[in-house]
Amino acid sequence: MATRIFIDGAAGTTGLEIRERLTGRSEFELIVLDDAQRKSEAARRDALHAADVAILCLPDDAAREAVRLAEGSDTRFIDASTAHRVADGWTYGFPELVGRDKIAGAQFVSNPGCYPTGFLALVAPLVRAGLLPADWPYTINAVSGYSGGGKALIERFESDLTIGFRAYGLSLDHKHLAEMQKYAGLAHAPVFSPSVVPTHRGMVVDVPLPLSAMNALQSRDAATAIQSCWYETYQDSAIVMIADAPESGEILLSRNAQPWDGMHICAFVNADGLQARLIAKLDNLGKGASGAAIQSLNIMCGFPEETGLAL
Ligand SMILES: NC(=O)C1=CN([C@@H]2O[C@H](COP(=O)(O)OP(=O)(O)OC[C@H]3O[C@@H](n4cnc5c(N)ncnc54)[C@H](OP(=O)(O)O)[C@@H]3O)[C@@H](O)[C@H]2O)C=CC1
Ligand SMILES: CC(=O)N[C@@H](CCC(=O)OP(=O)(O)O)C(=O)O
Repeated sequence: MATRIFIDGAAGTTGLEIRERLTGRSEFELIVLDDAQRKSEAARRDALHAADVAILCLPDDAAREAVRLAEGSDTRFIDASTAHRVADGWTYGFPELVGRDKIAGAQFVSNPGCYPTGFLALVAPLVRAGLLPADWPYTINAVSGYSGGGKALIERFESDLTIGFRAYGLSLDHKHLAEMQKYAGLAHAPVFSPSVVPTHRGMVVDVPLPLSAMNALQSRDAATAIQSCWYETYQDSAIVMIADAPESGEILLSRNAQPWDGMHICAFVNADGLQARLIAKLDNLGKGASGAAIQSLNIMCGFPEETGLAL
């Protein structure tokens, strides 16, 4: 019998992409609410109770409400919002870092944020292995395509073609800080500088490391040590890939990038091993959202994790 899936928020940016990735998969049966019903509390309650797995692609408050509406059912959840990422009782849906077995058995899975996906992939294994300190005030420079802000930011960037760059998060309290600190095991929240450029999708997350000041990994072999640790962590993954430094010496985002559920991570270390930059490139709507949700869904339902992903 097919597993019944309800995407709450199916008309939004993340929800639509999840639906596309499920198209043609006969092992799943979608519960769909029409436009008149999709925000009706009663219709959503019924759908949430009827589903085997509910995938929440909603603003945070609506995601919390969905979990309340499903009370009394044994529906399993994958929540794409920020609402439950550091909440008790929820498993963080980052299989490569958390362990596939934990996600396979979980009822409540929270999908990582797009920026944390890049940051954690780069830094968490190195902190865990003791190669980087847990008590360093890390900084993150990141740039995202405008679809990262959902329908509202898409509308803004597509109607105002004068915007060439948008720095934000200037109050230094971005909603992703808590999960970045928690799952990298850090003593302090990182200093996070996110920004948006006029491309629809794609993101680059860049973590500069002044290795000399950090008293960490200072040697000509720093790149090898970083890559060996990453290899240990990601060798079983077809999704997180350790990339060679590009010969061009640059990392580009394309204005017409296609959906992509992989992630490239790359370490750049200077000649004397005193400075490094760790850089992740991913699709905010792929491994940063919809692709990650499908990966967790596959694991929860016993399918190979990359089934249906764009890799
Ligand atoms: N976009 C991205 O790259 C990423 C997004 N996320 C997270 O995923 C979630 C969804 O984001 P995104 O798809 O970008 O956002 P969108 O704004 O594109 O979509 C949200 C959808 O939820 C609907 N909605 C809002 N309130 C309710 C409600 N009470 N009941 C039912 N439906 C409701 C909206 O309806 P309407 O169409 O009428 O506005 C809209 O269709 C957010 O929590 C976001 O932070 C996470 C990682 C990356
Ligand atoms: C460009 C842009 O606005 N991006 C969003 C994050 C997108 C995302 O990851 O959503 P979650 O917060 O649910 O993880 C932001 O910075 O708020």
